Amino acid sequence: MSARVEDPEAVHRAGFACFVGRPNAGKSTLTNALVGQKVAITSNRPQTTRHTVRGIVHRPDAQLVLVDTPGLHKPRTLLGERLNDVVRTTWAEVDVIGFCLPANEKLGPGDRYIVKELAEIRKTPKIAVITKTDLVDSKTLAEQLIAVDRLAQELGFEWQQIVPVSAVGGKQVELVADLLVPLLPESPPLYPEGDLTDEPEQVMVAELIREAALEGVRDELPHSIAVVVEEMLPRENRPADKPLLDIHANVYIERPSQKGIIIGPKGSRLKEVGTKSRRQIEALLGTPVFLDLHVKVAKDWQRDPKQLRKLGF
Ligand SMILES: Nc1nc2c(ncn2[C@@H]2O[C@H](COP(=O)(O)OP(=O)(O)OP(=O)(O)O)[C@@H](O)[C@H]2O)c(=O)[nH]1
Repeated sequence: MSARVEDPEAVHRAGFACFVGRPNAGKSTLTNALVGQKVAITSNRPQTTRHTVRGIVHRPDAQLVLVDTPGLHKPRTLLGERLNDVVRTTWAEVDVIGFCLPANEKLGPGDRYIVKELAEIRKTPKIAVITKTDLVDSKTLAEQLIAVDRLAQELGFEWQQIVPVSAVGGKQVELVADLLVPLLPESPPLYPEGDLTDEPEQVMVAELIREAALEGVRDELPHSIAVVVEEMLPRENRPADKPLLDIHANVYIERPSQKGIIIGPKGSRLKEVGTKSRRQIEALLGTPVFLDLHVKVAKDWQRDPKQLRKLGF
């Protein structure tokens, strides 16, 4: 017989994990589901994760810090190579790597390329996460589990765990954390409780606004929007139980002709962007917000290093 008693000797674990996988594999969505709040920026378009965003899972027995890396690609340019170096450096520094493979897509050359690179990182434990299981039947899922297992065998290593999950359906999300935690080192918490991410709040706020501004106009303005939060200040002279945070942000576009697309007829679209992102910012920061948005033209900002620096790239 066994009784569950609080064990004063129980170990506490803390460390870093990162999810890797080809674009759209569901890494950001899984990070958000684990952390329980929107921290990484998701979209149905690949490569929206510009910043290394960390979400932190706090548990009584462990603290799991999730590092969201940009995707690894077959490099075609110098920038591509540099990005891949950043990814590899991150991999070598974390305590555990979760390789994400969507259940609804055949394991392809892109996955092979990534797993081959992973196989080189010998000392870091790796788990395979089959994502989006809500999109397939059990037979397809079983085949994917076998395929990912075989791939590791071919490359001369073994996954510590293989786990199917649906972040959208809320299935087995906890289990992913349960499997990652034992692979972390024994350590006291690394971050104060309540911290969800160490990404500066202003950057996250800017990303939420950028995401809302891009919605519905991605085809017209694919990469021409940057958002800079100029100021975040609590409004003065507010009653203690009714705080208000003033946020001033600029939405930068490249050409005057794009202004109309962002602003919309009589400003209707910009108003929508403001309302939508304000709600998300309020949820993120836990305080009522007054959001002041301005649209500005920064000519050819993508090509101008000085502008890029100003915009935080
Ligand atoms: N049905 C379903 N869709 C999912 C699930 N997880 C993610 N998705 C969708 O798949 C798309 C890509 O998800 P992301 O989490 O942005 O993927 P990512 O791997 O972070 O993508 P990058 O940032 O481009 O590397 C989004 O449209 C998600 O809504 C899931 O469990 N089920």
